[in-house]
Amino acid sequence: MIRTLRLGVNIDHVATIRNARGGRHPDPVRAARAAAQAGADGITAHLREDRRHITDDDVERLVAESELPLNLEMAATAEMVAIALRHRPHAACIVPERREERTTEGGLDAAGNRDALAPMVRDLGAAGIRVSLFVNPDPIQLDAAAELGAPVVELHTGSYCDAEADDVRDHELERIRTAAAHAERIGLECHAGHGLAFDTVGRVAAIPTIVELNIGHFLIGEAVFGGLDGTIRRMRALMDRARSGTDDRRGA
Ligand SMILES: CC(=O)[C@@H](O)[C@H](O)COP(=O)(O)O
Ligand SMILES: NCC(=O)COP(=O)(O)O
Repeated sequence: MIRTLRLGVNIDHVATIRNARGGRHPDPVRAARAAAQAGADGITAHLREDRRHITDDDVERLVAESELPLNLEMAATAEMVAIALRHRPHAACIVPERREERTTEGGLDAAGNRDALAPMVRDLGAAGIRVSLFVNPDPIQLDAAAELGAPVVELHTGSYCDAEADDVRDHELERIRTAAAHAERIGLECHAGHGLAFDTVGRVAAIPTIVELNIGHFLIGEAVFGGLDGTIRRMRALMDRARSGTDDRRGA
């Protein structure tokens, strides 16, 4: 059975460009509308504790105005849980966050933080918010996510995308494949994301138990050259080709 593979467009770095001058352009809500027109299935936005890009106002307007469901990425803090409960996005993805990091560096340690995460997962789920945990492709973390009651995990694809040597990239991809199969076995919906680009998306999209890819930084950067609509459509086409098995590089 070939499962549908959804594309979630992360619009964080539209806000990065806007915030560079402190104005209102470009507007992440307009980017969300454009993503919908280009065939995206959802919008992802990371409200960081330091608000370096997405702001509280962006979240409020995205929930109110975006025609696509919002996947709110958030740190595991009481502040972020309260914000999520106030805005009620379609989904919330709990991600690790360090103020000094340039971007997300690793996956959430679900196995090592069960006591803190359990009430957050419970309260978000009770509010009708689909909860996912952003974790490294590690079966131990997947088991912990399932025990916490999270229905979804998002596998961190950064090590695969950042690998320079072919053997390292192949090893990291195998970790993702193994984790995606494990997720299926234990009843977790499996997503993936971080660092995906035109040259890396195909082999991840070809993994049949992954049902959603969240992609942002590369899309926004590439849109500088090819426009957001065309860039999203090309990413969508690469995903569909790999998923259908017609991409001869997918197994490379
Ligand atoms: C969790 C993840 O990999 C990204 O969705 C996250 O948003 C990266 O953070 P920045 O967007 O701030 O780079
Ligand atoms: N969770 C991954 C995401 O939303 C986008 O990550 P990136 O493509 O901006 O690295």
